[in-house]
Amino acid sequence: MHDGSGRIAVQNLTKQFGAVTAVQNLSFTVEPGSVTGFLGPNGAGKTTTLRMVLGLVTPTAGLATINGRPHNQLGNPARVVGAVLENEGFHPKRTARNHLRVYAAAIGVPDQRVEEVLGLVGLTPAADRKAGGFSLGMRQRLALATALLGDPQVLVLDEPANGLDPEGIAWLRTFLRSFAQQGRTVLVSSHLLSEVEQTIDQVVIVSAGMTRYYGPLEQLRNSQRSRVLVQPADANGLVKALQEAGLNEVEPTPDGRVAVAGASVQQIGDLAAKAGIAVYGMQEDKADLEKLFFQLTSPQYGAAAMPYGQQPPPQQPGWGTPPQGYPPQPNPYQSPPQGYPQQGYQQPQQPQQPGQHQSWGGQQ
Ligand SMILES: Nc1ncnc2c1ncn2[C@@H]1O[C@H](COP(=O)(O)OP(=O)(O)OP(=O)(O)O)[C@@H](O)[C@H]1O
Repeated sequence: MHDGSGRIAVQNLTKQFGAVTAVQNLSFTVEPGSVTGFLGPNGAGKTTTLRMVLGLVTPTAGLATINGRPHNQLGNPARVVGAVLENEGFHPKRTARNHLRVYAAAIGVPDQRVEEVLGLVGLTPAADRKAGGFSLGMRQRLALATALLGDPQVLVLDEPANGLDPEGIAWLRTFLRSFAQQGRTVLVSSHLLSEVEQTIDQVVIVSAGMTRYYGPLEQLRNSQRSRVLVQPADANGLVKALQEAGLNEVEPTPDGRVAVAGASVQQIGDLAAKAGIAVYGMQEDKADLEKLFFQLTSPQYGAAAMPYGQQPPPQQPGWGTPPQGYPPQPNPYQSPPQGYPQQGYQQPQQPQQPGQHQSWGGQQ
């Protein structure tokens, strides 16, 4: 029997497809009552990991459990975990309602539940339309409705925002948050941090099959430091005055301003006034979470310094196996990279073959 905890645990999971290491020694836990984002660029190993969690791919090494059990030992898995994977297949001539009735019968839930899940995902008005005529967003909703049929404790969703319009994304966000607020577990993958940033509390960031960060999103956000760009009458004089006041992360910028980290606008203004230096303007330069995400998932990350003003988040407990050379020393004198990100997406270890994902169907 499973332990009923609603916890997903991934322990040292590895998957090798021939010469391709899709997932490498990945470990993380997804706790109930939270929405965990599983983030990484294309080819990072997200889908492979989720499919191992769902018992659709056999790990080369390691273990994935839900409620303390591998998926194939869950008993009635549809009652424990609902999943939406890429390329869900629906019979094009079957209506949404009939599609759901077929699956409801297969997992032994009454037709009444079909009406409930249609309502939950907002598909009641389209219930008698054929799935073949559905938009991508409607298909996503139908896939979610199918996953919800067994009233599962755990939801695993692979790129669920794909194909949803902004209204659909907002709806999904509200839906997932309220699902988690009922004490249930949500694991949702995406290659775009911005798409799920407002939905998730925890984040697992992967790149090249390895964990780059694992922990609360808030901690990742707080790990970044912003700076203040000051436009003074006398840049050298201001640098000197700030340094004399104990502010060491101060540097002149090429455009004649002074960049200051670790001090507030008010502090800088007061010190400038005390030194008799006129200040014509100050601007807060907030560090950007999306930039940090790109930095974390860039293949060059091990060799690159963090962008200006950003500190790497604390290593424990959040960090997985870091790339060699990690953590780089933050360099307060480095200008923000031009045209960043230059390498948002990593190169897969082997080129992807066309149609490689074609066999990937739904979990049901
Ligand atoms: N069945 C397979 N046979 C061979 N290689 C595979 C197979 N499935 C995945 N891979 C490879 O494993 C790596 C990880 O792929 P995966 O689909 O898990 O990444 P992903 O993070 O989900 O990417 P995406 O966001 O593009 O879906 C890729 O290099 C991919 O080509």
